Amino acid sequence: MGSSPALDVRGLSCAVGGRVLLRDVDLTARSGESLAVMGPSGSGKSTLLACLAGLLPATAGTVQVCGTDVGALRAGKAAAWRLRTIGFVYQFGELLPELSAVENAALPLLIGGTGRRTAYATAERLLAELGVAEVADSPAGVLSGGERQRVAVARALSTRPPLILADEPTGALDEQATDDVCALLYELPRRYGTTLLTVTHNPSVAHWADRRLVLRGGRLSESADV
Ligand SMILES: Nc1ncnc2c1ncn2[C@@H]1O[C@H](COP(=O)(O)OP(=O)(O)OP(=O)(O)O)[C@@H](O)[C@H]1O
Repeated sequence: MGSSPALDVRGLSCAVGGRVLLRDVDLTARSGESLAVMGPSGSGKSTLLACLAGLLPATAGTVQVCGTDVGALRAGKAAAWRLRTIGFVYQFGELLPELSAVENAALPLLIGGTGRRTAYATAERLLAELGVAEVADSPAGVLSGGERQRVAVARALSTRPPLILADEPTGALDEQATDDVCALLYELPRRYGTTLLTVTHNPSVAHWADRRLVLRGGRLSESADV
């Protein structure tokens, strides 16, 4: 990974269903930097995240994450690369409800081939660090929204990925839980050197980020006015 930027996007365009959603997008971010992407509903923010993660192919341009050209990854290698490079946090946590919090948090490690003892010990430590040790053995389906998001952050961090992509991570939370989850998320760059890119509709969430960007009409631009 060396000194490559955590994110280096050049001339990225993407069309979905015949509609161009991203046009000539450039974006760089360094390790430990936090960015927030805002923009109208349907403007392509989630599509941008999918392109950054190599889940959706670009129609033009390149995406490099920590020096790896995402578009050049072979299908068989992409999943393993994604597992160790990118952590995802979604709006509703997207945990497996029948599994306990600690089982959810350990999943990326288990899928990646880490032994059970190490995977569970890592997951337990992360849950403790994130303030949800007491729900470690509870089924994810009974957790509160705020607890779910903390477990989701633990899961995203479990493989120690250099990049976290968070898509409306506070969209389902009240004001207090939003503040708590933001404090947690935006601490990650400082604590672990993680690069954090958050998609949000909420200006107060975007306000936590080092840089704010707006996606409109397929164009991504820096915004100083949030
Ligand atoms: N697989 C797909 N096939 C066809 N259209 C799609 C597909 N995925 C997304 N779209 C469309 O692309 C547009 C952008 O979707 P996207 O989810 O990226 O927007 P968004 O900015 O994240 O929106 P929101 O803020 O409402 O979540 C939407 O109009 C959506 O319906």
